[in-house]
Amino acid sequence: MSQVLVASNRGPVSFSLSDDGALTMRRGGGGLVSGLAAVTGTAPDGRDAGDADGAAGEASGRPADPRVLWVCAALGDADRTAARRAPDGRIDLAGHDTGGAAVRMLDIPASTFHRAYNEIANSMLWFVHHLLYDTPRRPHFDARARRDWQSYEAYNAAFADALARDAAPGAKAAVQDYHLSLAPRMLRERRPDLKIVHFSHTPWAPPEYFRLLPDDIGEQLLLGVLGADHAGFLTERWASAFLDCCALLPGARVDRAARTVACGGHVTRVGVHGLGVDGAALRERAAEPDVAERARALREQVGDRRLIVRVDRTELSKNIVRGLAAYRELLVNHPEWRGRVVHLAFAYPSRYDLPEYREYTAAVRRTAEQIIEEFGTAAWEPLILQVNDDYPRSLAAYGLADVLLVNPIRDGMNLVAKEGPVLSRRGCALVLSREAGAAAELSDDALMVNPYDVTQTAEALHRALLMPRDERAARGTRLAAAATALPPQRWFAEQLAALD
Ligand SMILES: O=P(O)(O)OC[C@H]1O[C@@H](O)[C@H](O)[C@@H](O)[C@@H]1O
Repeated sequence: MSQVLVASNRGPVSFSLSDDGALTMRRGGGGLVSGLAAVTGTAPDGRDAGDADGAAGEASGRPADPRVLWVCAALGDADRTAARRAPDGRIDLAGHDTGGAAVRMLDIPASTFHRAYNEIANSMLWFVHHLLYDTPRRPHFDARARRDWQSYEAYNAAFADALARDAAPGAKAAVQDYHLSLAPRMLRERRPDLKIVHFSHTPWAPPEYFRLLPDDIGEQLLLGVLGADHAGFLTERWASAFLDCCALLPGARVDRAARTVACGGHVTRVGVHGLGVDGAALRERAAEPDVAERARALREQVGDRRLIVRVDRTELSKNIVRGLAAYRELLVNHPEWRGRVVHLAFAYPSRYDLPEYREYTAAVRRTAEQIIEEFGTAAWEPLILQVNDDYPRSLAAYGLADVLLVNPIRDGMNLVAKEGPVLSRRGCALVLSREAGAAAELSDDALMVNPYDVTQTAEALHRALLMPRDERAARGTRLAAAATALPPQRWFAEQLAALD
């Protein structure tokens, strides 16, 4: 088997630094990390991984040509310290079973990282692919945006350099997501012998929206991804938006039937790989005592009331405020549910460095407080907003949910819509946005909504609550089957196979 390199912004581990200078290693968060970690075996067990300080310092020579090398960025000061202390940035995973994989953390200067990650990846690119701009005001691409773009180029070049240095001849490199759109082309220039796949975990913007970007930046993004031999997307819809954008790229030839783009003498194939969940692993995790303990506490809190659950990062594209407004409309239009239903909304903190996210988090809290104020009684808490990250509690909630609400404005896939049905014990009535990538696979058995239509969402919640038990169970079984159709291992293997 040829060597495989994975490149992503967030790696499978991250560090914290105590006052005495000791480093503690933890598993990194996020869907991308979970999916890839399951494949490469790089993740420690999800709890604190112990003091890695000594081990990182003592790591002996690097293993020759490990099966998998995961290259990621140091995300903060503690990661940077760990990267500096480790020989050549290669992190010793402190005795964990790594399945032969190794991690290299790139010590990218903090200011370059900030501009590349916050200003370009999470603002410009995330906003464009998720259609989040409020166009009368934003975007506004000025000299500052160009300076930030240079940092994004430098950040991508740092990855390309590391991959080019570490790759064995003929190795396969799997470059992940919008943080690393330029890296495939840069890597091909440095190492034409490698086989490169780029995978987008987000939607891709349609051309009329992609054109909001400055022309030169838009071109570089497309040419960057086209440096790969294979460009993977989560759904047909995002793949075809990418092809539509490429069709407007000077010098590119798009063959829609073959799903290829020829540009500068190189051909890129475009493929669809709809990431699913590993049902067995998820059920195993949900069977652990910490989940059972939280399920008991939740049952006590909710009693015999019906339970509507949502689980999200507090993310603009997740549409949490409209989801709460829909719950409010449900209580207004169908007062018979008052006192008989509880909405449990998990909204974990995310990207707090960006002002839009801080404002959005405040809006979520405000809306939740208003609902509690308006409808709550001494005997009934209509809404529980959980803002601190508690993965076992989310798993417990999936198990107990009568209804799962997933209503993003736009989402690459949305794995919550897939995890919920797998863990649901009562059969899950899923209310799902038609703009989530998961809609392509789950729309037959979910109640589909336009995420901007609050009234329609409220009615879908009502229908979901009324759904007969046997119908819910039958739909839930089919949803779980669709959700597990392409587990991470096969999803990744498919992409590597596409390179052969
Ligand atoms: O900015 P963060 O927290 O590392 O999150 C990044 C990831 O966030 C996930 O929600 C997206 O699906 C991924 O596409 C993305 O890579």
